[in-house]
Amino acid sequence: MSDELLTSVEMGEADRMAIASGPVAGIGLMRRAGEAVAAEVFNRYPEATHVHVLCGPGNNGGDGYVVARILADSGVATTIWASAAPRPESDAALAAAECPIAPRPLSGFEAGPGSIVVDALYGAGLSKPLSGDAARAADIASNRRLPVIAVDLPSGVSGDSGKVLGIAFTAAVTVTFARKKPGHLLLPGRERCGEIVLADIGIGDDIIARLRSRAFENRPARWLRDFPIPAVDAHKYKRGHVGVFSGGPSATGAARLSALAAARSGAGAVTVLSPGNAMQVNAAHLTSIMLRKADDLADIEEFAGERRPSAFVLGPGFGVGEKTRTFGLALLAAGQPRNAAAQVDGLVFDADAITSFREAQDVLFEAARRQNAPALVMTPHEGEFARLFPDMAGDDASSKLDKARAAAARANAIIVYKGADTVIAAPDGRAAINANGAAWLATAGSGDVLSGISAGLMAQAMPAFEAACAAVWIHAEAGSRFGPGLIAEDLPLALVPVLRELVEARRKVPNG
Ligand SMILES: NC(=O)C1=CN([C@@H]2O[C@H](COP(=O)(O)OP(=O)(O)OC[C@H]3O[C@@H](n4cnc5c(N)ncnc54)[C@H](OP(=O)(O)O)[C@@H]3O)[C@@H](O)[C@H]2O)[C@@H](O)CC1
Ligand SMILES: Nc1ncnc2c1ncn2[C@@H]1O[C@H](COP(=O)(O)OP(=O)(O)O)[C@@H](O)[C@H]1O
Ligand SMILES: [K+]
Repeated sequence: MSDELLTSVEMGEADRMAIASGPVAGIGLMRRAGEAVAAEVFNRYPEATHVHVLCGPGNNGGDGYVVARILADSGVATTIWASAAPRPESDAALAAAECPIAPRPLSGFEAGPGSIVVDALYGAGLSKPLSGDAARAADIASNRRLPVIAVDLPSGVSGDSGKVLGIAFTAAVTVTFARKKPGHLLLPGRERCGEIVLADIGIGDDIIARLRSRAFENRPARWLRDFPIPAVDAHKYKRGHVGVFSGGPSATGAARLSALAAARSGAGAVTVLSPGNAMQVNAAHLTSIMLRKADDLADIEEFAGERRPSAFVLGPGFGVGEKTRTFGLALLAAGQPRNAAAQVDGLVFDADAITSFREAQDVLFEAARRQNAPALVMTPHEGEFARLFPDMAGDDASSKLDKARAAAARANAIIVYKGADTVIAAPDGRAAINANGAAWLATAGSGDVLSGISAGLMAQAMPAFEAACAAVWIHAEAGSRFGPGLIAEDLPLALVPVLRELVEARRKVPNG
């Protein structure tokens, strides 16, 4: 698999291991990196009148000297603008020595129409905000709308966090090496990268495996093996039963959206658990989804005892307060002795179920930590995340990936930290960044659908982290394929073609 995401430290380690274990020296890796970038320049900009290669003092700049040499050897008009000379005896100094073009100082950078820019100023080693000549160069490239090909990362973007340090280049294409970095997928970095090309520079999969990276891009290959397909002898309850709690008479729609999504995701049975005073309104809008009154814990226990639900969704439209906390804690106690709902596999707490614990976070986290507690998936958007983890939310030094991981560890839950760059994190440190979504998904009720998919997959015995990753990917894929005009009501049906493809792919997994 090539979906691991490497931090700058891990990438440096991979570099060292590759050099130590094989025939490729540092300069060999650098030459391959430069060749990969030059190939993109040739392929994408055959008409470019002039290529301006901006070189920094480190190895990113070293890659730039390789690119410039290859372009010049092919007769392309090429200028090198360097911010500083490479450190003597470094690989970058070797690459500069091999390059026949005399660098000009970056302070004089200018570029005419029809030219393109190769940004090889800073990559993994970015250590402070761009300033001076580098910042000016970024401004010129952006003001003149010059196409930029970034080497490894657009300078100014942190590979670890995706943050822009001060100012950054905006690339049309970013060529990175061996594996992507979190900053290629996290915002705002992702937007600055343009199209991302992953180049093989000879760092083998065995070396990447030794790094034991626990972060990856959320793609089906990671969880397809666990994706549920009904057995030949399935009956509806074998396919999992999901209970979705509804809010009061004027807040029932969210639960129905969630319930429909759970059903579409393959749960064999779905029941909306409704307050007595909202039974009429729910009944008027439900057909295949079942309906049952659930005003208090006794109702829930009776339902659980009789119908053996395997997953629940609590939160969408449910309301914030004591009742939500009571229901949530009772569900988390489902695995405890003498509790009727002893077989629950998974819980999804979303929206009001998250907000209800803003003053009682530790009670929630402790309940989730108890032995035999059902697996808990929480799906906060940014505002909800800040209510449950206020100290983390305000920490500017850490990335969204760091925050989701720390939150998962503290809460003993899978955290789906939603947004355009949703991060899914598990208490054991595994984390995935999702990148197949689109802004069409930013529509009311979209999150309720996501909760339903997550519960639907967990009810079919998909492990919680994999279920959450799959739900996020499927939801994003359905929404981005649907495109303009999407409203949350469209999403359950829009899941179908995506699910069909996954089932087909799952059937092809060897020994799956
Ligand atoms: N690892 C691999 O497998 C391979 C890596 N390769 C390539 O190496 C790149 C990483 O190289 P790298 O470690 O030398 O760091 P790089 O990004 O060149 O910058 C370091 C220098 O810049 C300086 N500096 C930083 N920010 C600054 C700022 N804002 N303003 C001013 N100065 C700033 C910093 O200064 P300092 O922090 O020391 O003050 C230091 O001098 C990687 O992105 C890839 O392209 C490939 O060759 C293939 C194999
Ligand atoms: N710009 C975006 N690009 C991709 N996905 C997005 C974007 N904005 C929102 N989403 C996704 O849409 C969903 C919105 O959920 P949420 O904020 O809970 O909305 P609601 O409460 O209205 O259902 C989340 O899954 C989120 O990741
Ligand atoms: K760069």
